[in-house]
Amino acid sequence: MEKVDVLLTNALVLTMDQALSQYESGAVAVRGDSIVAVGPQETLQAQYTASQVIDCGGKTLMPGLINAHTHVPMTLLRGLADDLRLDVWLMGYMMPVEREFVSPEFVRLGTQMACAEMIRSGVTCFADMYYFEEDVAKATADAGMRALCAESVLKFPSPDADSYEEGLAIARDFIQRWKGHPLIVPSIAPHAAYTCTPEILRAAAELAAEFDVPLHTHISETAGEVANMREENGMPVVPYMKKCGLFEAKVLAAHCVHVDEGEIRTMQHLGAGVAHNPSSNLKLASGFAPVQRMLELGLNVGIGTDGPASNNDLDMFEEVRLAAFVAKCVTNDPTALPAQTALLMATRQGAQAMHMDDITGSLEPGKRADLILVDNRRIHNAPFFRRDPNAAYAQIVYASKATDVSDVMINGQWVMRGRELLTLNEEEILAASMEYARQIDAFLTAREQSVLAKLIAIGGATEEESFEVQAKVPISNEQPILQALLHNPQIEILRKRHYREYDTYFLFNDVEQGRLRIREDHFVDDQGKIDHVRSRLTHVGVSSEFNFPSGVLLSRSRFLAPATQSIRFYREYFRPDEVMEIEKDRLRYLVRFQDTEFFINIDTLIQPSTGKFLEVKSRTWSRKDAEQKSTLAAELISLLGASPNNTISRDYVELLKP
Ligand SMILES: CSC[C@H]1O[C@@H](n2cnc3c(O)ncnc32)[C@H](O)[C@@H]1O
Ligand SMILES: [Zn+2]
Repeated sequence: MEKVDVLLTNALVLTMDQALSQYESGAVAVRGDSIVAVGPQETLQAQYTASQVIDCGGKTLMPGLINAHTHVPMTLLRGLADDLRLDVWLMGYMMPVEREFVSPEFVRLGTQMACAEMIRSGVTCFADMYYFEEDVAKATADAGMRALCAESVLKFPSPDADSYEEGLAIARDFIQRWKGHPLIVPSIAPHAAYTCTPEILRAAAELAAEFDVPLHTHISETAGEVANMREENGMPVVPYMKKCGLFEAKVLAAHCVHVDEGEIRTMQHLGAGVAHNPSSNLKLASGFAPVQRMLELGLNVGIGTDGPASNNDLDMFEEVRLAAFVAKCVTNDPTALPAQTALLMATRQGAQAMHMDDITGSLEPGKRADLILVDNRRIHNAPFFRRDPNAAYAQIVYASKATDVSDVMINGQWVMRGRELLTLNEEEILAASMEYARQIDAFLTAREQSVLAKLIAIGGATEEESFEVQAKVPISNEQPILQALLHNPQIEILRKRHYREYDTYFLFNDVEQGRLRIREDHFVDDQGKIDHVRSRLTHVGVSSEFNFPSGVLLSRSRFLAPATQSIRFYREYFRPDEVMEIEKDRLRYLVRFQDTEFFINIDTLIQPSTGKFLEVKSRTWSRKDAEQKSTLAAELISLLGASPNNTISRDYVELLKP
């Protein structure tokens, strides 16, 4: 008789091995961290003596579930911002809060919380991607869980790295220190094509290949991501990633919602794995990945929850069921993604997608003892049938719940026995998480009260208080003005620009909030063609005005930021009370008149169609200077043949507001 540490008997054993072997009165023998044998109970009882023999009481004994994509510390952000589109959710809420709160302490607590939730729901291994990943790894290993832990790298500063070079150095250090750990596979995560440069993608792949560790990333999560990629690089995301050398590494690609047949074939050919995240993709309305086709083409597809702030839980039972249901619905075929395939994706195939199937994902001799017991005799999942071997998978996928998991062993160690967590203190974790929630609530409440604070939170805004003299006169025809401008020897033309200006104004009932303008200038060349486009976002504070003869001094704060997002993003993020759009054709001259620089704008209002205006503007620095410039502005208006008596002091948005 051979000696083992644990012999689990009297179980319905679902091995999830290549042959999908099942043993109705089955047993599993464990020695140290590994499975020694799996088979019929009588066979194993005749062959092994064990220090601990456990009668499983007829429960289902199966490999632990594998969560193939998540961001575990985001448990602390669960429920923070919901019912939003991905870009607004991510850039408007998650990233600003992460910049403020994410620290080693934050990720440790969030990881403990996630591990408690995942162990309770039968997850033994997960693929993570976050900041301070070394602290994620420590907390995971302390909880006794197995994980692929990927340190993130982005092109902009992140909570743990001021630059991507620093991010890459942190990732290298982390991988070097943790490679070979019994529970943790260290890895690197260039976040996504849209948050990384080609240099980052290439360097990350080289690093992963150098250490022979997987690389974890997001690919083609939304249609918008793919459309932008096509516009900027003339190809979809997978060929772009390939061009950047990403697939030189063993890739785990989360989402892949908007990939075409060619991209699926490329990923399969290059040995990449996919993590399918149905809840997150449905909740953020990103779409549904072509999972059925991926499987037909031989791609390894695992199932993930994604972060608990976009799901909003880490329940793999729900995720597996959803994957099966939605695949049936989108293919209009109830035979699509049957229960055994869905469960395979959450076990062995998930491990394959993570490039970890040599150690976990099925109950087979030589693999680590990562296993769970599921109570299959409760009122909601009883009775059960054994005529068709698929019934056992169907029971788990369609009827069982996370709370049916009673016992969890990882790497040969029990982490839950009889529904009692052995490595984590849930009460302490809960109390600490509530304290974070209180602080984050206070931070966001303050921010949400101010449009300007919201603008600064999404980054890139710089303040510039400006004072300007401005005078505007309606004109009926620009030709005489242009003639006067071009031929008057007193006026020296320094520069000329011609552009179509598209302004979108966000107005707020509370005028103290100021207003936002998203301005897109389409520059027109001498042939009348659009030359280039410039987008800017300006927050204009409440202005104070001083009237001078024939001019107005406006004083107001302006925050300028590059408009890197779509107008739709800004509308959903700022939620203005009113939106106004103004389109004009502008001839803009920078001139010198009496040793003073002025801008002369000859504007044709196209939308709303309200005629033509001559506008004279100049920056100013003091009241005295403003007074002088307003007098000069009036003279300029007269010289150009318009009447200074008709001067209007208001901005277009005020002028045109119905
Ligand atoms: C750099 S990894 C963590 C980073 O990713 C953000 N994140 C969480 N879920 C998603 C998702 O579905 N798509 C893109 N980015 C996501 C998270 O907030 C972190 O900033
Ligand atoms: Zn993700």
